[in-house]
Amino acid sequence: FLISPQLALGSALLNIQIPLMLGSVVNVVSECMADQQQNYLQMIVPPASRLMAVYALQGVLSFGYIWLLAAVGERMAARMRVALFENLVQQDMAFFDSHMTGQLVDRLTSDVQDFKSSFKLCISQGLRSVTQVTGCFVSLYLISPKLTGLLVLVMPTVVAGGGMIGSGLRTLSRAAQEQVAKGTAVANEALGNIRTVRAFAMEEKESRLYADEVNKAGRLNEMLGLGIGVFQGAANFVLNGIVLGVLFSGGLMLSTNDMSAGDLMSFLAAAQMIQRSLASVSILFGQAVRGVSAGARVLEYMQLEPTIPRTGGRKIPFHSLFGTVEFKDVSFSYPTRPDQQVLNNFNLVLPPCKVVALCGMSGAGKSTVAALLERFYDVEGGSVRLDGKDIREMDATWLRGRVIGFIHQEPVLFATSILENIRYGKPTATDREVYEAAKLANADGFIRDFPEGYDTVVGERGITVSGGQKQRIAIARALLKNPSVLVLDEATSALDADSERLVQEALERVMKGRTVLIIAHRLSTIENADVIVVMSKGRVVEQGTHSELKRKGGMYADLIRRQTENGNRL
Ligand SMILES: Nc1ncnc2c1ncn2[C@@H]1O[C@H](COP(=O)(O)OP(=O)(O)OP(=O)(O)O)[C@@H](O)[C@H]1O
Repeated sequence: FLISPQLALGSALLNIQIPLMLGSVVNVVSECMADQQQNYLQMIVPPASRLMAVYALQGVLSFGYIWLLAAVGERMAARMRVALFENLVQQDMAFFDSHMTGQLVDRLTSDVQDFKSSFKLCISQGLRSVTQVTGCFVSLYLISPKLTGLLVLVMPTVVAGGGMIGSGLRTLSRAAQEQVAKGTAVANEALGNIRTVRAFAMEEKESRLYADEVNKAGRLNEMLGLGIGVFQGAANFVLNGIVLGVLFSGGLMLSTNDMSAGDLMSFLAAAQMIQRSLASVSILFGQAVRGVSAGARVLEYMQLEPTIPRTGGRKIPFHSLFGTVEFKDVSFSYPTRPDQQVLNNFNLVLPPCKVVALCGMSGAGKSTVAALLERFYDVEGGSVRLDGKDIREMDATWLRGRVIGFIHQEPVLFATSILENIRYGKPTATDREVYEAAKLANADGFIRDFPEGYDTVVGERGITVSGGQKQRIAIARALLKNPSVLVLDEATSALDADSERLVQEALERVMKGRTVLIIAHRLSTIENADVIVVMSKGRVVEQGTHSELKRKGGMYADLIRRQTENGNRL
């Protein structure tokens, strides 16, 4: 009715007409038989052709609403997916820390699909059933108000029983859908990290893990099937009982001459239509249960609000932006592990246009400092300030998109052309700007050596380009963005000497004139930093230049000694 009131009303009217017309045809037949009339054809043609016309109209209406429904269903699913995706990508990092990618993808795909299929089926069949049941009830009422009243009394009990069973099955259906999502997450993780799986010969283990999750989902779905089966069986039994009751009462009225044979025929047709409609509703029930719980799962994530709003808040005009960053008495623990204090009264100043390198043992909290600067998380105590202003008062999109650049030296490339991968740093950049950035990043030469040059599509994770090439593409991307503050998360794996030189050269170019924070994993690369900060257990324990700290003979000197002993890595 909501999709097309005209179609719904038309359908309902036809369903009132059909049993009545059928009855009038039968009345003509029985009259002719009783009177042995010869003009049978003459009498039967008008009511029979009216009935045929109504059937034809019913066919046209069926076509109309099935077509309409397909269009509405597809558009609705597409809109749901887009709205859900838009909301998901805006969520806090903490949300992604606690949700597996596969589970999120499952909501975007399977849940929306389940909802759409149920919606289409329930509306198409359900609409037909509702209009049929309504129409037939009206025609039953026209024939025998008393009997119809009796039916109306029985119905609420049947509907209430169905509703109670339905809510139990919905809980089961939700559990089954969540379990399916867990299976998807396992598959997603294993396939996404297939190199690691292969390198450790873990194919069987991953298959077992996947089988466990899928089998659990299978068992839950089996239980759901059992529940739906019991419901349908019971519903059929009750509905057949009701039809039998109607037949019995109609038969009684015929025997007492309270009803004609045609009326009985109308009665029978209407009662059977009601029975068939309600039986098909009970079959739809299982699908509806799945659809409602899938819809609820989609809605849950559509309504999530990130705690760090992406937009709103102040922006500093670029001509007055110095790029001084200050961490002031910062304390922080990750939302997923609130009991573990990662930063503890952490204080650090990044002066404009200077290079500050953070070093320390693994787990000291270096990457966390960078994550807080990007405002991936909000601090618990203290503040992070840009040019003296708390970044929580600033527009997060402006901060991340324009002010702060991040170069992961094991960067992720998207499965698109190199040109588009670089343009990711500034979507409005012209091709020429992209080429210039690539030149400065020492990337132009190797890119042009590819047969398709800048249009070369890199694999899902950029596996067709080498580690060093990937890094230079990432540097070009950052150059294009032209950020005031640059965070370099240093590569954990060493490159060969030639590649390292090219990357280092490119990095020096990109660092010029910006506030730079280097998260150092290898001390050899930060000797020239303006300030080296040594962290331990979420605090700054030493800071100074390379020679000052080395002379001091404290933790930095100790780290250098350890690194020499362990090879090149902390
Ligand atoms: N997303 C996260 N959720 C929960 N805990 C985290 C998360 N990221 C890091 N941690 C924890 O916070 C602590 C600091 O981690 P961090 O990555 O900042 O250290 P790091 O000094 O950069 O280490 P590394 O040199 O090994 O990269 C560690 O104990 C780590 O387990």
